[in-house]
Amino acid sequence: MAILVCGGAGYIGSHTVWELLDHGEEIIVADNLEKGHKAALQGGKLIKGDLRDKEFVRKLFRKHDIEGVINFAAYIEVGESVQLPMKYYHNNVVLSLNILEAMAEAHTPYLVFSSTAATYGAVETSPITEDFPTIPTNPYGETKLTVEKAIKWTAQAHGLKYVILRYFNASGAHPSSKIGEDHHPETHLIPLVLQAALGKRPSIKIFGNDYPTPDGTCIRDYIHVCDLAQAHYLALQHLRSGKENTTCNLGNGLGFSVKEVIETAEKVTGLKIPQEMAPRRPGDPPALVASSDRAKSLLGWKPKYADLATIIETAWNWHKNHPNGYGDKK
Ligand SMILES: NC(=O)c1ccc[n+]([C@@H]2O[C@H](COP(=O)([O-])OP(=O)(O)OC[C@H]3O[C@@H](n4cnc5c(N)ncnc54)[C@H](O)[C@@H]3O)[C@@H](O)[C@H]2O)c1
Ligand SMILES: O=c1ccn([C@@H]2O[C@H](COP(=O)(O)OP(=O)(O)O[C@H]3O[C@H](CO)[C@@H](O)[C@H](O)[C@H]3O)[C@@H](O)[C@H]2O)c(=O)[nH]1
Repeated sequence: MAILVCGGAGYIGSHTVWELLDHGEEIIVADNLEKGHKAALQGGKLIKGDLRDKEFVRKLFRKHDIEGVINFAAYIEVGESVQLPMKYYHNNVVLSLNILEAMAEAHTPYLVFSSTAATYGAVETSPITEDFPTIPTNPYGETKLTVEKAIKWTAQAHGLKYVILRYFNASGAHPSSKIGEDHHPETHLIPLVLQAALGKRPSIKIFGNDYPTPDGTCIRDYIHVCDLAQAHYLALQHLRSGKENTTCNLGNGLGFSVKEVIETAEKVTGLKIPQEMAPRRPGDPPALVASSDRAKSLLGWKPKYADLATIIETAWNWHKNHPNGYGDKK
């Protein structure tokens, strides 16, 4: 039986596909390649199609023997979601409902869902545990929370078993440097900083220096993409062994400001990275730092690349070796 990886040609999906293939899993990837890359897949069967299309999704389950689903497919840009909320609802919510419906129809038991720290919103204390209030400050986080709720009700009605994983800031690249982060447009801090180091951008803009943080810039918890991939495999094993439905944060429990990320990148690359101040980006909460105790105790998750310099180094190796990403301009 196969694991269906929706959005598996994307950044986190492709690293997870690699991890699952290493464990001998049979993989089917469903992706419309709007944002993903065929070249990011080191194996598995790719079926190209749009998950907003209900018939496409139903056929996946009718034609293939699917044991479980990992759903990465979504639009992911916080800033864009503030400008174009309906784009985010139409994609992130609709495709997830199609998957849930098709799973219920096919009696597919297991779902691992990509959720986000953006479901919490502007928290007052940290580290954030899973029982913190969820009050998103942007439509992106709101769409993910909407899907989380749909999953919980579907589980209650149809016996679906699920693990919801709320990632903090995914970063880094596979240690082989064969796959890595290549978003178009790129909006994430670490790849933009490294593109500025490579001279592919004139500078890195710091979005706001008047936040209530020690240096005034936003604080985030950066987590290596291979550590996220490991958690997906463990989540699947958790469900296969009949354990309970759960929602787990995935982060390192350490917060770094935008300025600290740039300083660390300068040390890793040995290069001076040009920077300029810019206004705040709407929708950005000041600080998001995870408690991942639940993922550690319940799933047995142990991050291997917890050090920020190591995370940036793996990303740097990818960017140096692939200055144009996968070269397919999307
Ligand atoms: N990158 C992060 O820092 C981060 C943090 C928290 C949560 N997440 C979540 O993790 C998931 C993966 O993020 P990513 O960085 O790998 O993003 P990504 O854009 O690289 O991957 C998403 C993939 O989904 C595919 N996709 C999107 N809409 C689709 C549709 N309608 N039909 C078929 N395929 C579709 C895209 O083509 C792409 O390959 C997302 O759900 C995102 O919300 C990401
Ligand atoms: O050119 C830039 C880009 C980003 N930032 C700042 O850097 C921080 C990190 O930004 P970014 O890398 O875009 O990540 P987030 O906005 O924190 O969102 C990421 O992390 C979330 C979980 O925390 C996920 O849900 C999202 O999908 C993912 O994009 C934020 O404070 C940004 O304002 C800058 O100052 N300059």
